[in-house]
Amino acid sequence: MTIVGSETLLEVRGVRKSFRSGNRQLEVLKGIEMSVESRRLTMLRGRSGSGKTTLLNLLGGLDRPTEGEVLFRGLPLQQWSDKRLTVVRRKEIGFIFQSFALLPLLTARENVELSLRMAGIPRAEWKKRVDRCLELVGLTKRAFHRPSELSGGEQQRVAIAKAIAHRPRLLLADEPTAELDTLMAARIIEAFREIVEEERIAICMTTHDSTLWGAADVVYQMVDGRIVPD
Ligand SMILES: Nc1ncnc2c1ncn2[C@@H]1O[C@H](COP(=O)(O)OP(=O)(O)OP(=O)(O)O)[C@@H](O)[C@H]1O
Repeated sequence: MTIVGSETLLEVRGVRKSFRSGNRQLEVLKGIEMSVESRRLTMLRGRSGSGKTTLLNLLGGLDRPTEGEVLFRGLPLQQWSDKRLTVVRRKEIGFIFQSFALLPLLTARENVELSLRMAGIPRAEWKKRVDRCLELVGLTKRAFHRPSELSGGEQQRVAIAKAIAHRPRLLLADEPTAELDTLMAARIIEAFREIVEEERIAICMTTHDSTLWGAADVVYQMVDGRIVPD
């Protein structure tokens, strides 16, 4: 299915990834083919140890494949210098991990603002953008609270606002709902859907929570380092 105005951001071709474990090679990814499109919520599902995090790290250029390639907007990531990769990661990709990565002494707004400062966005644009991002995740009323005054789900939503503030093309999230109850997890996915539609970015997240898969546009099922039909 082609969505009008969507763009293939990532293409994964024949990707294999091995790690050395003692004197053995452990093959974690065994020939992955997939793509991630803008304006779509893509989920990687699979059991613990199936290779989801390893694949997500390759999608974000945090690690390099042993074989095969990952193309970001048509260009192979592994041919880029570390310096160029760092710039792309900072400007075009947002990351969310299980732990919320917020600075404890800063309020929700200041945490989001920090991401704009780091991306070099002019100060004059901060207020409007922070307001918009907090609104997208439903936290306008919590803007002046510090992380310790927020629930786990609220903290994760601040982390999402922070990750999208600089308008990345791609948001990668590793088990973003793992530490949350069902209701909070649903709120996070609701925020993701809103972001995909309103901000026109691509989101790719891992999850083993079967209650969430229905909200995805695309689900890839991973079993033992391979993508198998859903
Ligand atoms: N740096 C590494 N060195 C050695 N083995 C690794 C490394 N990273 C991952 N692995 C192994 O690769 C396999 C897949 O790990 P990965 O974290 O990708 O799985 P996952 O599907 O994300 O699991 P989970 O849902 O538990 O996070 C595991 O057996 C893990 O031990």
